[in-house]
Parts: sequence; structure tokens; C-alpha cells
Amino acid sequence: MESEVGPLRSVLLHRPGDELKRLTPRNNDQLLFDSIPWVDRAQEEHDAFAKVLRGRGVEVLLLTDLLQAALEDPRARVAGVHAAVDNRRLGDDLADSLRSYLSGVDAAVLGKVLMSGMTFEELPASEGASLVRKMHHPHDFAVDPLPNLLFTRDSSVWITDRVAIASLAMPARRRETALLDIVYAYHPRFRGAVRAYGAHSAPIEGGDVLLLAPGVLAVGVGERTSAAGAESLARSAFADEIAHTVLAVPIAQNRATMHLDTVCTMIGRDAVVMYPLARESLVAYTLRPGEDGGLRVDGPAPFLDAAAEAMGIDRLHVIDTGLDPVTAEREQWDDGNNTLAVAPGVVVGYERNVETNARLEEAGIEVLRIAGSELGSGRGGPRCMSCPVARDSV
Ligand SMILES: NC(=O)NCCC[C@H](N)C(=O)O
Repeated sequence: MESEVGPLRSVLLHRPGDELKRLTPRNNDQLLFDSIPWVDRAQEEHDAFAKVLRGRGVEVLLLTDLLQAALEDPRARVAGVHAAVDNRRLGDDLADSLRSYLSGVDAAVLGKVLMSGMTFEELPASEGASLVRKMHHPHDFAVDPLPNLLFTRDSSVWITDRVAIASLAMPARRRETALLDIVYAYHPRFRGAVRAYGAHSAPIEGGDVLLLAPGVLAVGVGERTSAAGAESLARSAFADEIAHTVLAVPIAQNRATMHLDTVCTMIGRDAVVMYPLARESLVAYTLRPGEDGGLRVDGPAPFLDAAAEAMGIDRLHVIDTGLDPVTAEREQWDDGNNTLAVAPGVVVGYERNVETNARLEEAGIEVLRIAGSELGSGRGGPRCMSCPVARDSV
């Protein structure tokens, strides 16, 4: 895969499940949700999203199915148990007994524990007194749930024919990458998939990575991806010869702009939809391979200029959402800029972003609208909820 907009062939989604039922008003901030989703409705909205994609000929792969199939491999099972059990939280005794319980359950149960977590009251009964068990509230998590699995964009990224497992910044999301690692290592479909980047390197999240053109990446640097992450992704992409230019783009360090794809996504080969304030202010540092295996860093320059130059085009067109500042801010918060292209000029967007969608259509873009009242409670739109695995060239 070398673009954001080539006809989408295959995509990885996660249909939200019981992990969302773990969210309460006491833990939702820490688990990175802004409210408590109505789970059945979120599933209906997600099914509709998947249906729109299938309707456009896209193969939809669901993370739960892939993980369960991968966990049939005994080596994956060992990795799964390892990923679920944290000695630092449980103490050695309880950790040992949970490990031996999970080693005996089937792939479906292990997959469920890995995604939805486990409370202390759900732990298998065991004889002997554990101070840890006694001192925890029954509803505390012995294994944390992963409600943000829904946002498959962030945990892994395909660049050409390589897959990079991200290095997630927020504690609530870090364990997601262990699940992706198991899928890519042990699911027969991905046997032989070559890796890019290293999962334990500096923070990189997929929502910050845009494939602007073949060989050209833009990487947001802000609340999630660090400058060190952008630099080491560039180094590794140059070494693997999957990119020749990386633009490091500083973005404001706050929740509304947690990833670059919250303010800018590609909708055509040379066009983006962009939050008006970002249009004026975004800049980029240009990274290219330097002498003796080093990096050359130029800039900063205005993002749109640096991008056009790196992409070898005259101009990167911006769909000027033309909104008044308050509407623009509301629709940016509701992921109006977070569209998923299924082909050049055809994008999936949340229906609620009425003004942004209208402007996209005025510019000749087809907008496939989906409902997101519940899905959006985790602050992510169609791009965040999808990890393209294969696209045709544009
Ligand atoms: N690419 C994206 O912008 N992903 C959205 C992630 C939302 C999730 N609740 C998070 O805070 O990480």
C-alpha cells in the first residue's frame, strides 16, 4: 500500500464488543472515552460502517476473528497468556495461578480476556490466601480491558507491503499492540508479512501517519507520536526503502488534535480535507536520507508547500471547509476531517458533520455517510476506525 486513496481492497476493523461494557463514569477518562457508549447501538453503527465498505467491494477483516484464529497456534497462545498477565499488578502467586488457568482455556476465551480484560471477581477461584486478591475491590481490573481496539488505525500501519506495529503512547492502549503482534505473527493470512519499525521503539501511532504519495509520509508529532518516534520511523523507512521523504508535522498537544488525522486526511491523489485553523498554521520539517546513513532535516516550512514539493506536484489542494470558527471547531471535534477514502474522491464520513460533508460534496467528493453517535464517544471517526491492509495503486 502506497497511498491513502487508492481503491481500498482490504481493511482491518474491530467490531466493538464487551470491552466497551467495562467503561464507567469512574474510568472513562483514563480509558480515553469522553462518555459512556450505548454498546448495542455502537455495534449497529459499526455493522453499518462495515456494510458500506463491503458494498464498495472492500474485504472487511475483523480483529476478533483474526485474533481467535491466530490463538489456535500454541505459540500464539503462549504469547497471549504472557500479554494478559502482569506480575507487577497481581503479585507472583496470583499471576502464576492466572497464567495456568489461561493456558488451559480455548482460543475464544483467551481472546475475550485479552480484549475485554478480567475483574478480580472474575478470576478463577483458587485456594490459598492472596493479599492482592483480598485487598482489591472485586470490580478492579486484574487484566485491563482495551476499549480503544475499535481504533485499529492507531495500533498498526501498512506501508507498501510491510506492516509496522505501533508503539502506543497512552498506558490505556499499550497492550493493544501485543494483540496485533499475535495476529500478524500467527494468523495464516499474514504468514510472511514483513515488519517495518520496531514495536518497542519511540512512540508512533498510526493516526499520525499519512501516506501522502508513494515514498512520501507525513507524521504528526504531538500528544501521541514523539519527535523521537518520527525520527526513528523515518530512519527505518529509509533503511527499508519504503519511503524517500518523511514530513514531521508538529500538532497541538491536546485531546482535540491527538493525531494528525484529526485535522487532515487525504480525499484524492492531490487533495486533503483540513481543519481551517490547521491550514494556516501547520508546518513541516522535511527528513531525507543524509550522508553516511544519517538524516538530513530541513525546515520548518508551511506544511502545504513542503508536502507539494515532496509529492512532486504543484499544489496540494485543500477542501476549504469554509466554516465559521464555531462550526469548524464542533465538526473537527466530531471527526469531520477524519474521513476514510475508499477510492480517489470517495470517502466515508460521519453524517453528523453536515457542513463539512456539504462542502466536500460541493467540491465533487462523494461522501458515504455513516452514523457515529455512539462510535464517536471514543473520539475517532472512519479513518481512526480502519486499518487499510491493501489498496490498489492510484
Ligand atoms: N487516529 C485517531 O485519531 N484515533 C482515535 C483514537 C481515540 C482513542 N480514544 C484515543 O484516545 O486514543
